[in-house]
Amino acid sequence: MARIELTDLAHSYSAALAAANIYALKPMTMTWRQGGAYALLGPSGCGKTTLLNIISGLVVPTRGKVLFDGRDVTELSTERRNIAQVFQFPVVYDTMTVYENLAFPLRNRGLKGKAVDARVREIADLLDLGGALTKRARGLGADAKQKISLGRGLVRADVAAVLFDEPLTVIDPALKWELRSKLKALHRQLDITMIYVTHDQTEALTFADTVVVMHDGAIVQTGRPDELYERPEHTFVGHFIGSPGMNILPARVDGGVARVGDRVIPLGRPLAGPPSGERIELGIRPEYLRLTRGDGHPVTIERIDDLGRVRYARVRFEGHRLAALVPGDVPAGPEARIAFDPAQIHVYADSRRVG
Ligand SMILES: Nc1ncnc2c1ncn2[C@@H]1O[C@H](COP(=O)(O)OP(=O)(O)OP(=O)(O)O)[C@@H](O)[C@H]1O
Repeated sequence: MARIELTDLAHSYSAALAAANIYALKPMTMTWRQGGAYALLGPSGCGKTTLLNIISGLVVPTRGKVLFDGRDVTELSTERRNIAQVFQFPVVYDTMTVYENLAFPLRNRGLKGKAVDARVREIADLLDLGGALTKRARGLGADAKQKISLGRGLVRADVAAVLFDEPLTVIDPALKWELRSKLKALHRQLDITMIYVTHDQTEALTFADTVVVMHDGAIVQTGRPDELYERPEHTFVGHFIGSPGMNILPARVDGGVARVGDRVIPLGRPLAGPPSGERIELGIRPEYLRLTRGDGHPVTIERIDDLGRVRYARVRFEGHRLAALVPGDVPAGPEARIAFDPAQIHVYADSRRVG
C-alpha cells in the first residue's frame, strides 16, 4: 500500500526527441493517494501505458522522480517496488490448478500454509472462482483465465499498488459489467491503491473514484466522474466524456454575453471582461441545449438520433454542428429553434475553462 508521487516527470523514447523537448509524456507532477481507485483514461497513443510503465518500473523516465511513500523508487525494478500488474491478456500458468495459480504470488513472497490458503480462498470467493480451485487453468475459457489473472494481481495484501492495463478487453461484454462491479467491491474491501488504464469512458467512470484524463501526453484533468462531466476543465474532456460529447463552438465573449455569428447568448456566469486567448469557445452539454416550441435561436435540423429513452437532434447553428436534446413534447419539424441553459454554458480560452 502506498502513496505514489510523480515529481517533474517526463518521458521521451529517444535522446534526440528529449533534446528537442518532444515528449511522449509531457512534464507532470501529481500524487496518487494511498487506497485510491483511479482510472487513467484517454485515447490510443495519449501516453497511458507509458505512464503506467513508469509507475510499475518497466520504463525509467527521461526526467523526474517516482516516490512511493516518500521513498525514491525511480531506478527500482517492478519486483522491488512491490507492484502487481494485470494486463490485457491472461497471464496464468496453464499446467497449474486455479488454486496454485492464485497461491503462486504469495508463495513467491515467502508465505506458507494457512496464510496462503485463507487468502487464496478469500480472493477466489470474491471472484466466483471458489468452485474451480482444483481445475487446471489449461481447460478454462478466456474469461475464467482473466479472472485468475485478476486474482493473481489482487491476492497479495502487501502490494504498493495494483495496476490494470485494459484488463477487460478479452472479457465477454455481458461479463464485463459484472467484473467491473466486482473490482470496485474488491477495492473497497482490500484498501489497495488501484490504477486502471482504459480508453473506455464507461469502464473508467464505473470503476474509479478519481478519473485522470490524458490527452496528447499530458494530464488534462483529474477529478470525480461527476466533476469531469459537469465541469470539464479542458475542451478535450468535455468532448471525450459523454455520448454525445459536449458541444464546443467558437464564440466572442465579453462580460455577460457570448456572440456566435449574429446571435447573442446570455451567460449564467458573467466574466469580468473579455477572456484572453487566441481561441475562445463555448461548451454546453447536449442535454442543456434544447429544441423549443417557439423561442430561441433558429437552426436547421440535419437528423434526429433516437436513443430509445432520449432523442438528440443534430442541428446547424450559425454554420456550426451541434447536438441538442429533443424534449418529449416538442415536435422535431424542419423549422426549429434551440435554447441554451445559461447556467450550463462554459467558456474556454485556448481549450482551458475560464468561466
Ligand atoms: N517503445 C516505444 N518507442 C517509441 N515510441 C513509443 C514507444 N512506446 C510508445 N511510444 C509512443 O509514445 C506515445 C504514447 O504511447 P502509449 O503507448 O503510452 O499510449 P497509450 O495511451 O497507452 O496508447 P494505447 O492505448 O494505444 O496503448 C505514442 O506516440 C507512441 O507511439
